[in-house]
Amino acid sequence: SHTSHDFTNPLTLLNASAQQGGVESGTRRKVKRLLSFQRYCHDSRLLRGLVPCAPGSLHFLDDDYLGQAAHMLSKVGTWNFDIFLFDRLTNGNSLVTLMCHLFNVYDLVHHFQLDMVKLHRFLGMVQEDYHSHNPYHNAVHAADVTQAMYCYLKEPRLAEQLSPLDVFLGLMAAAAHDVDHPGVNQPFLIKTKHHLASLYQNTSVLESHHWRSTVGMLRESGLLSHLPADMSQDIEQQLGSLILATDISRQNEFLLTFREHLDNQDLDLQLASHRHFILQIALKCADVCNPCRVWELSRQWSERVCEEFYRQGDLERQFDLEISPLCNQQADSVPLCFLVSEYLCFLYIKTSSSVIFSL
Ligand SMILES: Nc1ncnc2c1ncn2[C@@H]1O[C@@H]2COP(=O)(O)O[C@H]2[C@H]1O
Ligand SMILES: [Zn+2]
Repeated sequence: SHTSHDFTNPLTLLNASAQQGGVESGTRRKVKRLLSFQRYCHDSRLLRGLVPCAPGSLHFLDDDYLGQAAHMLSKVGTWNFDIFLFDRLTNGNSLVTLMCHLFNVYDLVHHFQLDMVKLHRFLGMVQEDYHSHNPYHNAVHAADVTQAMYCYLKEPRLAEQLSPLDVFLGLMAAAAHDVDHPGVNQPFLIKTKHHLASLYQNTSVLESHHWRSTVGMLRESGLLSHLPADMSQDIEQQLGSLILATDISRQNEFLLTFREHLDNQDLDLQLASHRHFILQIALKCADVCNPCRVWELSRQWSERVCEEFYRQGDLERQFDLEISPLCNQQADSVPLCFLVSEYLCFLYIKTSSSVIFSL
């Protein structure tokens, strides 16, 4: 019943970009538009590999890969979805491709009257702003969290109460929740007197930066510029509240509130504020759910997170700083973070996500 847009097809995009001009006509404008679209194709990581970069060059990605990626999307709501394979099949565009697909599934483009070119521009910016050199906090992690979020959103008891705005916020927050992550944690930024630490007064430093960067990209892309000002402001605020909830140091605060709601049995998903709280919990679960994936996937995430911790430890050693817990590769006979955190994450997700599902 949903409108089907083939977001991965440059021709569809070309049509979309051609349709949106409207007011001005004539050959000059058409040529201008075409040129700007070509510049967009050239710059966009989304389309890299889908359009030839130089005359006579071959497509980097053949139809077979895209066909396999499309086939994978038919199982995007399953827990053993292999995001690493999906990322390879989409030529490093897993986040953009996944988000476009999910927006299509929920008919969000139509519902919010989104301009597809602006949507692509925004998603492309978000994906690009993740650091591909980070072993863990990169765009594949964002795509992984978004896919997990989708699994939660489609749980029947939740799904039947969620509004299109809830779904939009849940997916957007998941996709952008770690954008521009530097690959080191907050204590590192504080002790090295990083400007972000002073900007955000040593509190939720990274999360505040992820949120403000997202708002910056939303405004730059103009994605929400057609909405009434109070609505786009509300979206920005709610995205902030969701992204800030991923600050792991606020874990107890959320778990206590959650426990209170469960004890009092007073969660009412018809209330927007309660749905927002569940979205916060869902995002937090999605953020640390990787140990609950099938072993082949969870092993890769654990290796990546250890590698990122160890790189921070190496930096701390190099600059004579105290080496943070779990970051000292030389002291670990086995990767300690691997064991400890797997256990902790597993425990956390076991309790929280099972509760979301049994609301
Ligand atoms: N598999 C894992 N093993 C160890 N730590 C993890 C794992 N997955 C996530 N984490 C930690 O959980 C944290 C969640 O918030 P961050 O993204 O800031 O950083 C993440 C990691 O520090
Ligand atoms: Zn994260």
